[in-house]
Amino acid sequence: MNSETELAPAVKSILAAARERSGGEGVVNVDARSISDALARAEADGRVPVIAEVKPTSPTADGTRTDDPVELAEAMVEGGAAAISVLTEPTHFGGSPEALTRIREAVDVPVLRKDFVLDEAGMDVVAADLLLVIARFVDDLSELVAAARDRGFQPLVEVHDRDELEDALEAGAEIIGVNNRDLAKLEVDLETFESVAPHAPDDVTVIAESGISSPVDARRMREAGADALLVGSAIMDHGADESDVTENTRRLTRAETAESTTETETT
Ligand SMILES: O=C(O)c1ccccc1NCC(=O)[C@H](O)[C@H](O)COP(=O)(O)O
Repeated sequence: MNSETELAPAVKSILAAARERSGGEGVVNVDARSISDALARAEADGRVPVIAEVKPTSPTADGTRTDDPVELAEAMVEGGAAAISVLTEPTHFGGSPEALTRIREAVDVPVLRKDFVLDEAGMDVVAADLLLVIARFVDDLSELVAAARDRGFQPLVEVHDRDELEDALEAGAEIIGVNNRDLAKLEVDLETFESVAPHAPDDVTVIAESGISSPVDARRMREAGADALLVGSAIMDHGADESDVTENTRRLTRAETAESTTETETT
């Protein structure tokens, strides 16, 4: 792992909690739903490929949503989400592996396990179609990417700068997420994706992660080359328990329709 000295206190706390958690019993074996097929289906339908995130809370959220995670995921699919991301981290994000399992049973799109997996044992907690591996937090990225594939997961390797992108490519990553959130300050800057993504080869699926809050942002990330967008906060709208998750998803999945592009929306 890279040095932790530059990480935000909340992120250090997340990593400490991840080290405390034990892995599952046995080795997970997944028959994964293809993410590339799901993204292609969205494109063919004229939807922006959005991976909508069930994220009950987070260190930067305004509050906590207590809705049933399955209802949230179904509402996101109704809004056109190509795939669902589920935070399974319990202490800082209010998630659980059980919620992911229930969601995966209820929806037919691919489901990403979003957590802070530091080693192979951490993978063997719950079956999912995709598994997040954060380049900055693991010692041997190649080994973890291979271990994820051995289990049937499609590994999504998260990077934040060009050096990490090179590490991800060397490790054989085929799906790479560029996180606009700086884990040192917890600030988001969409320029991160714009500066890193163009250096990924064309045959890699590139996902813009974090900080996408409007159709304008969605179009901006697509223009910078995003094959898909990972969106949590703008869809969950943590400050408002009654906020309509289907509508929040739909305004992003429809960001490239003629109706949406003629709007002067900036928020
Ligand atoms: O979201 C946070 O507050 C956070 C804090 C510390 C580490 C990671 C964090 N988020 C994880 C994520 O990657 C996001 O949930 C995901 O990319 C969606 O981001 P957003 O649309 O900005 O909620």
